[in-house]
Amino acid sequence: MVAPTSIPQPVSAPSLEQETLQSLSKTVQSSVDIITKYLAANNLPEPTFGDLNSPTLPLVPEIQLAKTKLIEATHALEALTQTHRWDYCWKPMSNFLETVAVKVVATDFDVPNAMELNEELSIKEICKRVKCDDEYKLLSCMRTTAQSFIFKETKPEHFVHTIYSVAFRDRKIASYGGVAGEDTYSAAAQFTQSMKQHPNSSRTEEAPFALANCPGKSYFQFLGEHPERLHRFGMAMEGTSLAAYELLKTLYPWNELGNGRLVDVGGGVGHVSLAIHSANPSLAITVQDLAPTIAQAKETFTSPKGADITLEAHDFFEPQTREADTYFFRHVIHDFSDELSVKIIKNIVPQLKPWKEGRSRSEGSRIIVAEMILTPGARAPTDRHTVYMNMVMLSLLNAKERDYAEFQALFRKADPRFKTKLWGGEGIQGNKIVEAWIEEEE
Ligand SMILES: C[S@@+](CC[C@H](N)C(=O)[O-])C[C@H]1O[C@@H](n2cnc3c(N)ncnc32)[C@H](O)[C@@H]1O
Repeated sequence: MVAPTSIPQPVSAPSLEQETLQSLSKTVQSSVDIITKYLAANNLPEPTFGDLNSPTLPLVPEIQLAKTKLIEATHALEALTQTHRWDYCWKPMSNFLETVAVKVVATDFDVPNAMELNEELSIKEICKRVKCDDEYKLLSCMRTTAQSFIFKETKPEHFVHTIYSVAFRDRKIASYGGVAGEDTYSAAAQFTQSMKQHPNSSRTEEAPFALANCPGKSYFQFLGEHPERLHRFGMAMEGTSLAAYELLKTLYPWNELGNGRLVDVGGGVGHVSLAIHSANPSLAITVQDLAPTIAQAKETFTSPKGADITLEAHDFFEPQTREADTYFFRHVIHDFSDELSVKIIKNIVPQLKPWKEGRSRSEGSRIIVAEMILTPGARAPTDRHTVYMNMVMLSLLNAKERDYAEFQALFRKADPRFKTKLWGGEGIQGNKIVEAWIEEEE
């Protein structure tokens, strides 16, 4: 990661191997100083567990850099302060238990909404409210989620809300617990088997998910045939996008697209289009997705007053027929292998009007891809979210996350005339934008 130079830098040792407990604690202190100074200078409150409405930190580069360094340092401190290697080795072998517990507590029994914000409830009362007949298993799951600050056990078998259990009151966020705890979880259990049965396969029909749930069919086909699972998936995509809107709106100069048309290809239920529309209300937007998703979207989607946002069924493995200035893909290319991604891009190429950097964006057209971008070699755990998402993509679809060079290669393979630009490259989040256009000839 290259940090912008104009923002305050926390102190840190040049390499992990040179870190000591003292150097790590200095990184922690200097990062915290940067964060608290910023909050004080901007009259913002410090985050606290003591207030369920405690705001999160602002999304500005200096806080993001300090936060990254702080988490890297505390992660290393934890690894260096063990008294036996097993104590640390045990953690990665047990993370799945938290996934199971979150699914039970938040997704399936919806404990977060059964408990008022200011009450302390016994497990008996919780079970009564959520109609659970297995008190000890729910108690065990709540004690497990509490390890990640999702509820707090105040005295034996009594719980109160925390800032994180409150976050799970949003059913869109809780829905991801179902996708992770059922779809990805069942798939991941077949990971080794898929490597042996179909080594190096990039076919979605041979992915671990297919082996576990629907041999010979892809995850998206499976969802199309299971409306409840499709609905939960759509909700989860909205939930996981909630944290991304603010960044998405600032990563790219949406206003420069003027009043052109943007097609949100594989746009799900239209949630991301709403964020883009709020960044540039003059844009006309067409949300495209597979027919079952568009049918569900039509039941829930509400267009803001005066907005030109329409929904249409389109399979992106067919040639693109909708004329537009921008073809936008968010978290779509990562669902497919290189071979299939190249096919998806090639289907857009005949619609593209050539462009040159420096010209007004209204003079040409483009593909915009919003994805997490891998940063191989980043110090742990900075790239963890993207690295984990790569495992999710492999498990569900034999697909993958990519670094920027891999995106450049994809576009060049689809058409050697493509030029690309990375937006957000100086920042530190995994979510970035790759803009690609056919270079206009001199
Ligand atoms: C991971 S979701 C991303 C949804 C949305 N863009 C977002 O950022 O939350 C991928 C989307 O691609 C859609 N999709 C998968 N295969 C498709 C196809 N062949 N044609 C059109 N859409 C497809 C899925 O239905 C799903 O809505």
